[in-house]
Amino acid sequence: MQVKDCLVSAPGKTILHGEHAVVHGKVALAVSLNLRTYLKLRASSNDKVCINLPNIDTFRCWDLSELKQFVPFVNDKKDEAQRLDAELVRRLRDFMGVTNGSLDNGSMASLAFLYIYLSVFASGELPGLTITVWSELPTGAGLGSSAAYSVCLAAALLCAAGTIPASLREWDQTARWCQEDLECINSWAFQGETIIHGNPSGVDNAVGTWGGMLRFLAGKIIPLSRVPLLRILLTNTKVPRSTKVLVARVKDKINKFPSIMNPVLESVDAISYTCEKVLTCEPITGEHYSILEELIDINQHHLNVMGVGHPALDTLCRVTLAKGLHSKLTGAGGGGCGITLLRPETDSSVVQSTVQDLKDCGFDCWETSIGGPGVQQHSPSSVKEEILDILDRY
Ligand SMILES: Nc1ncnc2c1ncn2[C@@H]1O[C@H](COP(=O)(O)OP(=O)(O)O)[C@@H](O)[C@H]1O
Ligand SMILES: C[C@@](O)(CCOP(=O)(O)O)CC(=O)O
Ligand SMILES: [Mg+2]
Repeated sequence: MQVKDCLVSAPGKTILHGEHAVVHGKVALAVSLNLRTYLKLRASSNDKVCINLPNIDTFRCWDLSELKQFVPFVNDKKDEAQRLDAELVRRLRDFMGVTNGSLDNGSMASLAFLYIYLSVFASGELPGLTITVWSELPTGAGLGSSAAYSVCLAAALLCAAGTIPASLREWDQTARWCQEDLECINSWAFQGETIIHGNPSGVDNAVGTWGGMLRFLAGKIIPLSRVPLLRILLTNTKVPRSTKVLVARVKDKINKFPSIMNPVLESVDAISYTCEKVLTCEPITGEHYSILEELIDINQHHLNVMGVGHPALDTLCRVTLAKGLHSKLTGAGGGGCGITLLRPETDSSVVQSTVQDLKDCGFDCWETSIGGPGVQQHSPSSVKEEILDILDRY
């Protein structure tokens, strides 16, 4: 079986409020970034399945003959992935020699790939193919790189399997899928996230799929279109961390101290609702910005209470507060990235000197633009040359 080549991309995200609480059924507000993950899928005629993941220094190849052993264990092809097939995951782990608690980047990414590949192709013939992924997002830093990766895998493999049509027509530069196809992509991306994270809420893959700003509550996705374009400074403390470990840590804490931790989650929920209410006011005044800043400070304290802070994130908050700016961690915390809210009138000299102070701490820091489109299919000419070069290198 020969598949069609395709090129797709999906955005990273930042969570304004509700990280961790969202895993426990509370609201999160999240928005896509202009930083994207790109994936190129090519047919190969040598009966091999290969993945090239240069961001995480992972390059793996399997013979089709060894992958065929899994076909009898894959459930009937489903258009919508509902629940992770734990038995298939266990067999794949054994095959790859990966232990259950493994945090190895390459193993998790390979496992997510093999699971989706086998699941979408098992009802027909397994095709030889090569997938190369390159991301503008830092990996494991709270900006949803795992979800952008999973969304790209799902879109490209579903497209190659013919489960969803190619969205790109001959004359298009970029194209998106219809709502039903996006739901299909999102459900398979959630499976990828489950393999990488253990217990994801689904907010990250939803933003990677639909883009824009959204409210996420227990799997329900509400796009928020009437919100202002926020100015946000992103800071990567470069302290490595794993979402899987942090999500498990918060769960342990809730189990250990339910009567203490549940009110914290309730409070984060109320913060997200209040933030959404303020963001949908027209016009947004300086007083509204003061509320948004206070909500950021309160939530950052809550996240520290949940045990997902880090001294580097404390430094970020202190350095920005010295300039009158308010910050919180974003994503799973424990290091990684934080966001700082800028007001529309914040002077560029203040931004520049804050960026410099944060760089002097050893952090990466940049003003970002938010609200990028969700998953897309591209013609090669619509992708920056330096990204195409990387994708074509392998
Ligand atoms: N560009 C990429 N290429 C391959 N795998 C990736 C890429 N980006 C993320 N991943 C996968 O996602 C994992 C990081 O996910 P996670 O800990 O959730 O951090 P993040 O906050 O970036 O989502 C990596 O270990 C890897 O398995
Ligand atoms: C902590 C959490 O709320 C967000 C994790 O985001 P990231 O993987 O750190 O980008 C987990 C989740 O919602 O699945
Ligand atoms: Mg992640």
